[in-house]
Amino acid sequence: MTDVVSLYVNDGLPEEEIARQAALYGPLAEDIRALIPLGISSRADDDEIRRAREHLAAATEILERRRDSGPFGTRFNDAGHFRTWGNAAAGLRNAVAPPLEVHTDPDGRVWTDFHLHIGYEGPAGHTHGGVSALVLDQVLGDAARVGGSPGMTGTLTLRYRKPTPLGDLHAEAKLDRIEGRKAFVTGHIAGPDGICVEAEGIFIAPQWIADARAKFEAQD
Ligand SMILES: CCCCCCCCCCCCCC(=O)SCCNC(=O)CCNC(=O)[C@H](O)C(C)(C)COP(=O)(O)OP(=O)(O)OC[C@H]1O[C@@H](n2cnc3c(N)ncnc32)[C@H](O)[C@@H]1OP(=O)(O)O
Repeated sequence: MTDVVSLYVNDGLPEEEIARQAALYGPLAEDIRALIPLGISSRADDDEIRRAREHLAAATEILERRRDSGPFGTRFNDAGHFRTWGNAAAGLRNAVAPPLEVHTDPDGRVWTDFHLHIGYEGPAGHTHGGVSALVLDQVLGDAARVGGSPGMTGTLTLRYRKPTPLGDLHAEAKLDRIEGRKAFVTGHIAGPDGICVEAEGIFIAPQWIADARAKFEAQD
């Protein structure tokens, strides 16, 4: 089993280096992301496809020369700048991620306006229900974190009220209450015609996080 705690790493990177890496790897993820809808929609002919694949193979050969061996995990520095660049919903280096850029209002509401390309299709012309769950898991989880109770998803309950279109969408969430290690959060995804998916989530701080927090607060 993966040792989760070992994937939380203080790598001590200075802010300038983080900015340099973000400016380098973010656009790479964008380039890879842009290929996904093209893989579905391109009408290039046989020779063109073969040629495109040769270029992709050349890029792959360069990128795999030096690489990390496992998942990105959560990296941070002494300034408390956290990076979850491999995250499937929001990771800066993850081409699978839409990606979500999640904002926080002063009242604790978190929200994101995001775009789902045709690679997220489930029912014809609409968003895959599992992708909606991915988005809501992230946004509700962020609301729990922003509300002071970061945790793993214990239960995520979704009500698909109407088909979610592809394209430009909005999601938001708000912490309802905290009970011990559990944070209760609600949220939704909306399209141009209103709310498509409603969600309720219970996010549970693992015991090791609760212990670390208690230790930190005792030092204060
Ligand atoms: C790690 C920190 C992450 C930080 C993320 C930053 C945000 C980023 C956003 C990312 C977002 C994406 C996030 C992701 O994708 S997280 C990935 C998806 N989630 C998981 O893989 C979670 C897997 N499960 C577990 O790890 C454990 O079962 C957890 C940690 C959930 C609880 O195991 P633990 O051993 O600690 O629990 P306990 O037995 O001592 O019980 C404690 C209390 O909880 C109650 N209970 C237990 N299970 C459930 C349940 N399933 N629903 C509702 N309630 C439950 C239980 O009755 C008790 O209540 P009470 O008796 O006290 O009243």
